[in-house]
Amino acid sequence: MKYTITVMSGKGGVGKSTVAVNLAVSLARKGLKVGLIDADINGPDDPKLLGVSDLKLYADEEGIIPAETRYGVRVVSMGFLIPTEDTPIIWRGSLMHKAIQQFLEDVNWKDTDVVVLDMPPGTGDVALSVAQLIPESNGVVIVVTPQDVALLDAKKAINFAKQLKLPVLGIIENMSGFVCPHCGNVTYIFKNGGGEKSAKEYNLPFLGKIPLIPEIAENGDNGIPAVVINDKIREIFDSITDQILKEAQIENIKQ
Ligand SMILES: Nc1ncnc2c1ncn2[C@@H]1O[C@H](COP(=O)(O)OP(=O)(O)OP(=O)(O)O)[C@@H](O)[C@H]1O
Repeated sequence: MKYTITVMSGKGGVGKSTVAVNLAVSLARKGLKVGLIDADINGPDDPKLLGVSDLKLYADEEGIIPAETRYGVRVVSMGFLIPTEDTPIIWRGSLMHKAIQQFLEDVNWKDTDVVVLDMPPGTGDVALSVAQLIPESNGVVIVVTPQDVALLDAKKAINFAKQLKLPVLGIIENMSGFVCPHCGNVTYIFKNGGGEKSAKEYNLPFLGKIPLIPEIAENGDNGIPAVVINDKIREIFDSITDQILKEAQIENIKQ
C-alpha cells in the first residue's frame, strides 16, 4: 500500500466506522484505488455498512484477497471470518495483534493507492498494535462528537497519536447538530463547536462538521454509504476528503 489514513476516536459510538466508510468511498469516487481495513476486531461493522456482510475472504498465492464492494472500495474485516454476525470475538490482545498484522501484511494491497484504517475505539491494546504496525502512515484523522466527555476522550486520542509519532491530519466533528426536516431549524443535541475548539486548542486543522441526520443511520443499516445517495453528505465528505488529501500531501497520488 502507498498511503494509510487512520480513523480514530477517543471513545466508542461517535461514528468512526461511518466516517471511515464514507471517507473510503469518497476517495474512490475521486478515482483512487482504495482499501479499507476494519481494525475494530471486536465490533467489525464495516462489511454491514458497505452491504457485503455475506461475503467471505479468500486467498491465493499472492495473499488474502480483500472483498470487493460495489462502491470501489476493497475491504478486509473480522466480520468476514466469523461464522455468524452475532458471534463474539473472545480473544486476548496478542491474537488481535496477529489479526491486524495479517490485515496489514498478508493481504494483497498491491495496486492500492490509499488504505483507510478504521481503528477500534479508544487508545487501548489493539489501537496500540495498529499504530505500531502501520508501515508508513500518512496520518490520523480524529472523529469527535461535540459534548465535553467525548472531547475529553478525543484529546487522549490526539495525545496517543502524538506520542506514537503519527501525524494528526485533523479533527472531524460528527453528530454536529440535528437539522429538522420540517422547519430546517438546527438543534445542537450534543452542544456546538467543540470539535473546532479542540482543533484550535491543539493547533490542528478542523476538517469539517457532519450533522446528525437520520438517513446516515438508516443508509448505514441498509449497507449504503450516505455519500452515495445523499447530496448534502456527499458535498461535506468531498470537502473533508480534499482537505485530508491536502494535509497528507497526497493530492497528486495518481501521477
Ligand atoms: N452523523 C450521523 N447521523 C446519524 N447517525 C449517525 C451519524 N454518524 C453515525 N451515526 C450512526 O451512529 C451509530 C454509531 O456509528 P458508528 O458505528 O459509525 O460509530 P463507531 O464510533 O464506529 O462505533 P464503535 O465504537 O462501536 O466502533 C450507527 O448506527 C451510525 O449509523
